[in-house]
Amino acid sequence: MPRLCDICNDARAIVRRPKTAQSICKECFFHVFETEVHNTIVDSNLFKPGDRVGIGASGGKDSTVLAYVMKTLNDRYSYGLDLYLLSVDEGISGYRDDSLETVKRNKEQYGLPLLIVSYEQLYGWSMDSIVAAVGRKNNCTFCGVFRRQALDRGALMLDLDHIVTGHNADDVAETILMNIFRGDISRLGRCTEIATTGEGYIVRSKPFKYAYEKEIVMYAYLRRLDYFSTECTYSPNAYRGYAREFLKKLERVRPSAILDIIHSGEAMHVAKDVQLPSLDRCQRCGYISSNSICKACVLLEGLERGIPKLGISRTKQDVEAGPRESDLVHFEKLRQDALEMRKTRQNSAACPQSACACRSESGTENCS
Ligand SMILES: Nc1ncnc2c1ncn2[C@@H]1O[C@H](COP(=O)(O)OP(=O)(O)OP(=O)(O)O)[C@@H](O)[C@H]1O
Repeated sequence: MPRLCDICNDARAIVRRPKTAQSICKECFFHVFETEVHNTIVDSNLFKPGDRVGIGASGGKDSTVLAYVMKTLNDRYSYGLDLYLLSVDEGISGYRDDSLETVKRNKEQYGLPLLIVSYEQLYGWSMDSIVAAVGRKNNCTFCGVFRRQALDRGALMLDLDHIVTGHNADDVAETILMNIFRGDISRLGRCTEIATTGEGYIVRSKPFKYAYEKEIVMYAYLRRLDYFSTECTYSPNAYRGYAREFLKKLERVRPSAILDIIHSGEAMHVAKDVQLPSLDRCQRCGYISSNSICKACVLLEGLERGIPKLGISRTKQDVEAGPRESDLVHFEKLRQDALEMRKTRQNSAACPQSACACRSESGTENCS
């Protein structure tokens, strides 16, 4: 006699939820998974009607499930959001080029507009060329810093209010552990927040903050979603790898460990008299930064001067070096384009092509 679902007590149980250890049927699993994400969104007041929300879409399982669930919930609960897929092409051949093909298919499958921005276009360097210059050891530092800014710059181009990413409960718990191990109080405070503000005004949030990675994989599998599952060609972040391994061991003996760590992280507060770095603008590109020159500009300068270690072990003089004309021109142009686009949007009707991300007035001049 097959075991019946612990929730509906009617259909056959086919999954055991890692989060609650319940044995449930497929339909109940979809329902509880989606409802929990909806509750996270509502409880945290993540969006307001009319928000333009970009889904950071890498083609991997987390962001593919996020795109599907965001679209489903937006339709089901009438959030009133304008959803976009926003992808960053880091320029990693044999990895990101293939995963972006998945995102292009998702664009059609979910009927969402897609914008792809590339490191090559924004910084003049692809990850392949960076790795050729710096080797494999520190390349994740470059990639992480550049991706964060690239998403913000893509968001400016699309005139977004909000970016959502597929960071899940396991990612958040790992980050909390890493910040505790490193004693990084300032990041520990921020990493437990469900939403933070990036470049000036673009909010960035994690609707999967309480969703277990195992359940996201199950969801993708049972819904037969089209996603890309290969690991990055370049070396993984070693320090995160240790935290991940530690977390997996804890989860084996106590499945609630992931949520326990998140709740502990949320309960920690930095004392009011602790001096944290204040945020300002990068003198070179205008990106939000706690130094006079932001991390991406320092890394870029190192690459271009042929001393890539500059950004990894930088001196005070390096950081305080005056702005470079070429960077100022490059980023000023991006900013002007974004402002121009915003003005156009305010003064005119949106592009009539429903799946177009260009925001052009005529809808034909700039669209292909
Ligand atoms: N190239 C990219 N373009 C757009 N968004 C990205 C890109 N890479 C990562 N992201 C966003 O950041 C989130 C976390 O990415 P990360 O690579 O750390 O995790 P992941 O578990 O491999 O995610 P995924 O399964 O979605 O690839 C992704 O879910 C996605 O929302």
